[in-house]
Amino acid sequence: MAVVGVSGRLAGCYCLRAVRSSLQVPAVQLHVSKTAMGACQKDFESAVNQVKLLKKDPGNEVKLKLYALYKQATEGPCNTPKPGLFDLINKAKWDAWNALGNLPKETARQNYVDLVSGLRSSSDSSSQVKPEADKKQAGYETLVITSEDHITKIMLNRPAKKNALTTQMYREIMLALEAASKDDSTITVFTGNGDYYSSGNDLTNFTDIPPGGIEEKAKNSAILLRDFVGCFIDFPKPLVAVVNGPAVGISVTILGLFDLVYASDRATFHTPFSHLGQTPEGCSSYTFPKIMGPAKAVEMLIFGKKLTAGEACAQGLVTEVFPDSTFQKEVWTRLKAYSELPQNAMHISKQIIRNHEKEKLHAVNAEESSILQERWLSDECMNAVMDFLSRKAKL
Ligand SMILES: CCCCCC/C=C/C(=O)SCCNC(=O)CCNC(=O)[C@H](O)C(C)(C)COP(=O)(O)OP(=O)(O)OC[C@H]1O[C@@H](n2cnc3c(N)ncnc32)[C@H](O)[C@@H]1OP(=O)(O)O
Repeated sequence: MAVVGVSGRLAGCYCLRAVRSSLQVPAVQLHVSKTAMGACQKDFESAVNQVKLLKKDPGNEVKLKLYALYKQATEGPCNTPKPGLFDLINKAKWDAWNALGNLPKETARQNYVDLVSGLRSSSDSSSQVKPEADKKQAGYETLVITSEDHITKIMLNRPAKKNALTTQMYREIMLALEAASKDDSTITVFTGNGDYYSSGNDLTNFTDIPPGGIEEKAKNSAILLRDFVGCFIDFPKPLVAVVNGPAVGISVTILGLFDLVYASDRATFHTPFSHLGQTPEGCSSYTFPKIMGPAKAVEMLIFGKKLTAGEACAQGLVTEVFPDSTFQKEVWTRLKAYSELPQNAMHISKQIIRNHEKEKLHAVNAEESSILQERWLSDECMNAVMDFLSRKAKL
């Protein structure tokens, strides 16, 4: 929320170019005051020092965020009179601080620490030209994450299993989205490694039963699902799906929460929920009828009709389809151009569009997750999963 507010104010400051040269990091006066108390005080102090050592100028927008979070963390909500209209620099700073509203000091400290940590890693990684393999972010086992040309790419990386989503993968995706929301990229892209985009939920997730039994499993899965989808609802930057091949289940439904969906003409879109004794998720019970009209949504979500990329495009789920032979080249050229657009304008536009719907989407997500919690315990669902597993075992 804090970042949302900061960006919003910045957009109103149309004289940023004048501000640019004056907002050097040291001028932001980063001295730790004794009022910054609490659990992460040490981290905060260390972050304040690290800012001075950044190798790369983080840019005005980030400097204003740092300034605002520092003031909020040390002094609390904005408590000084608004500078005059022509005092451009102080007004931009005041706006940034004031936009944080009543954000608690502890949260501001934590946000400051997180922001600096993101800056440090991006500054470290951009300090020299690295070979392709080195651009990969460490710490993920099921994803390959790269940041380049202001684009963070999150690639599902279980090609041998058609990028089926394991519990670990859901968690890593949530972490990756959290990191991407704070890094210096302008847009975030999802894609799959190999011939599939994703075959949806890994059906073997259902075989890992905790000591509390299948009820506990269903409950935990419903919480994970709700949190996972919630990250997509709240994601603040333009989110793009580069659908390189067939997509199944949750990897299709979640597309309704993306801002752009580019598909190879090899891609297909399949939501066989009834076949699996399951029901729609990813807010698709709400987004699909809105996107394609109720009749077409029913064909997909209830009767499991598989769409070609062309059909999905005609129905509004896909933005544009490209021939597979030129897919990667055309899409990445397009995305690189988009990523150069002014970051604040794009992010604020996304917020305006999404904010009308956010509350509704969270309510739909909660309802879909709780219905699925029951469905997973049904004979219909258990039999369908057993069928898949026994077919797999016979192969
Ligand atoms: C926190 C929980 C949230 C849950 C949210 C609810 C989500 C719901 C959904 O996503 S429902 C959709 C579930 N997905 C499916 O039903 C697809 C199942 N898979 C298939 O039908 C096929 O594998 C295929 C059509 C995707 C691909 O077929 P084919 O080209 O013939 O390849 P293989 O079947 O040989 O697949 C290769 C390899 O991958 C394994 N695999 C593929 N998809 C899944 C999957 N979804 N779950 C588990 N495993 C999958 C497949 O078994 C093969 O493994 P093997 O080599 O035999 O070990």
